Amino acid sequence: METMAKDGAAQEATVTPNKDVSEDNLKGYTVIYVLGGPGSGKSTQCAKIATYFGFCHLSVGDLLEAEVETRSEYGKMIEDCKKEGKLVPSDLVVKLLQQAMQRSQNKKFVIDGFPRNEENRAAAESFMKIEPDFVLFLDCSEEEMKRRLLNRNQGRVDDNISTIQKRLKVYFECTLPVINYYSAEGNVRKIDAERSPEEVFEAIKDVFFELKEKHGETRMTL
Ligand SMILES: Nc1ncnc2c1ncn2[C@@H]1O[C@H](COP(=O)(O)OP(=O)(O)O)[C@@H](O)[C@H]1O
Ligand SMILES: O=c1ccn([C@@H]2O[C@H](COP(=O)(O)OP(=O)(O)O)[C@@H](O)[C@H]2O)c(=O)[nH]1
Ligand SMILES: [Mg+2]
Repeated sequence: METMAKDGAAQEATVTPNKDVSEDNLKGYTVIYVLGGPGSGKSTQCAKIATYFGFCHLSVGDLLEAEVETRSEYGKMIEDCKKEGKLVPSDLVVKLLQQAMQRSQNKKFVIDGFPRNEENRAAAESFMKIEPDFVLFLDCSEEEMKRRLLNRNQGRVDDNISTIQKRLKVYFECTLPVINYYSAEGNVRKIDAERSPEEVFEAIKDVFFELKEKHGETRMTL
């Protein structure tokens, strides 16, 4: 059986991004990372943030899915990672994210489900030169996350109990340390995500308005 690297990434894959992506840094952009376990409601809330505050919503899971659909050379590796609940190597993920940001007309991004491990975080900082304005952490119990995923009914290959267990393991072992890293920097806004989608979004709005007041229009153009 294939082993999982400590950081949750598939060990056998070493992908070099094409060099056609400009390495211009993305400073000057507003970037908010939305993190939480699988099923905590990241995509649901990011869609609301995009609509309400005019952000561009970038889901790394969706970017990977789109890459599979283009029948690129990475398709099989991405699908295998997804089925096994493993993380796709950072260089590919960062390349897809960077392309999507550069193609967008928007300069305000809400990034859904990234960075998922320390390697992702370091790659985003060193390669894209982005650091988040803040990190929204959707805090939800394991029991509730499992319940939501098993009822998601979107035909996803990873919403079965065996893959869910693996994704939760990756979340606790690899993503929580990233949240703790940003937390130690005082950059995490923790939201009780156990409540209804509407209640969760009300709490998120409060965070945005509070930060807008604090930083003014220069950092948070809402
Ligand atoms: N606050 C909530 N309460 C109950 N169900 C929710 C809530 N937020 C999202 N859901 C549902 O739970 C499932 C997982 O939500 P999703 O936003 O896809 O989570 P994530 O992107 O974190 O995996 C979806 O079916 C969604 O409709
Ligand atoms: O930065 C990322 C984000 C996602 N994924 C892969 O894409 C899958 C689905 O991610 P998504 O964010 O769609 O899942 P969610 O947490 O929303 O259920 C993950 O399990 C990983 O295999 C990844 O490798 N790196
Ligand atoms: Mg999602």
